[in-house]
Amino acid sequence: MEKQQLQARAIVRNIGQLVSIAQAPIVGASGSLQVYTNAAIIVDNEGAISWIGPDHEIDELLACSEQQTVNIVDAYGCVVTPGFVDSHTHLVFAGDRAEEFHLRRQGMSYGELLRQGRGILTTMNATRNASQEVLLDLAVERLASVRAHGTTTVEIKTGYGLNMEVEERCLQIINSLNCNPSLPHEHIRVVPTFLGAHSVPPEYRTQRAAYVELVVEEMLPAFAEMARFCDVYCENEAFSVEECRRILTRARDLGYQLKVHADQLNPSGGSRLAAELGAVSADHLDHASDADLDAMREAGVIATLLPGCSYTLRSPYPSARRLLDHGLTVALATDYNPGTSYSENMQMMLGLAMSAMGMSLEEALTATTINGARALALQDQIGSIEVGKRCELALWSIHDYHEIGYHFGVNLIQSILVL
Ligand SMILES: N=CN[C@@H](CCC(=O)O)C(=O)O
Ligand SMILES: [Zn+2]
Repeated sequence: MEKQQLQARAIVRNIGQLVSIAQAPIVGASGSLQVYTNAAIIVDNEGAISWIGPDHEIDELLACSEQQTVNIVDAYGCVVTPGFVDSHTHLVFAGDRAEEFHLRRQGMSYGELLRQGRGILTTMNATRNASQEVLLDLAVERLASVRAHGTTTVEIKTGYGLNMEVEERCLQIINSLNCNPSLPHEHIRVVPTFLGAHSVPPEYRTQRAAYVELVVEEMLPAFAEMARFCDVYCENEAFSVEECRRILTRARDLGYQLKVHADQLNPSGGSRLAAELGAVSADHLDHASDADLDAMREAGVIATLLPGCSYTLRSPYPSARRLLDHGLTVALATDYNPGTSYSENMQMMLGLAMSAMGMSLEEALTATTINGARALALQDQIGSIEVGKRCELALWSIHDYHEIGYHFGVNLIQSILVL
């Protein structure tokens, strides 16, 4: 680099192993990850990565630089990866569902709880009854933990308001969390998703068509500037393919990008609908058929797996290997919610995918970073450590990345670094 070219906001030095994910394959079998040892990263004044190279070149660069002061961050020889991208959460809610967790341990199924008007509607009641301040405080506290576990970008869905007033309140909260320097978790990137079609609220139980009408005609137009994505829960206990098609088609016309909770409890047609409508991702996929997966691949839909649900519901883990062998791009996310996956820990999801879903470490790291970014259509900005991308890093308190997924049940993240 020539003398006048060093325009650095910061330099991250002394990186023991830098796992860039830059050459990670989009689909298919594990490729080798690009790993630099004893590396450094230069970040330009706009916060973009401008140089990646051997640490020993930095002294020379600084010596001949005209820039007077540079912020130097010492990584103390640890492992550095991209920050996790958690592309599926329901993080804004009040209350808990510990009672239902224990009922399920005694044999009651999640589907049965939904049919009884519990499950999602239990959390809807608690969320409707909470003030904006309480909901915001809970979300801020949760985001601090999300960050402490290595996540730098998190998608958050509504879906526990299920009326105009509370869905809007939740969207306001979600938007206020995004890169807000006045909050303790500052610099976490938050992507808002509208999930009005999560469950039919009790006041519409006998007139579900009227609730779909409310979502299509009032909520979607009102929230178009507040949410990037529109999601639906396409399931026997939630919304039919026809209802979801109507909602998503209108959402697409209004400029939303699309997501689908698909084929979680039954083969309910959600992943095929995601392919038909060009959704960015279809999530869950426990009961997706081979033909469904083929349709998703042809349409370029990202397959998002949520191992925390199988763990919590004690249901069989869907095989990531099968999806990869179908040529799909697979992302992993937490599905952080109080009912089916009460965890914000992407390291846990990565480990479960390796131990129970057939993923290699390389595939699981890819699925939790760049493929999470693909599931949010943000792959040009985040998800890997490459020149031109945002500098959003996870610093691990380990010296070899092969410990990831192997040393389990503890938090291996030292800190996140967003410059
Ligand atoms: N299944 C639908 N939605 C969530 C669960 C939400 C809840 O049970 O509160 C999910 O992705 O698993
Ligand atoms: Zn979900």
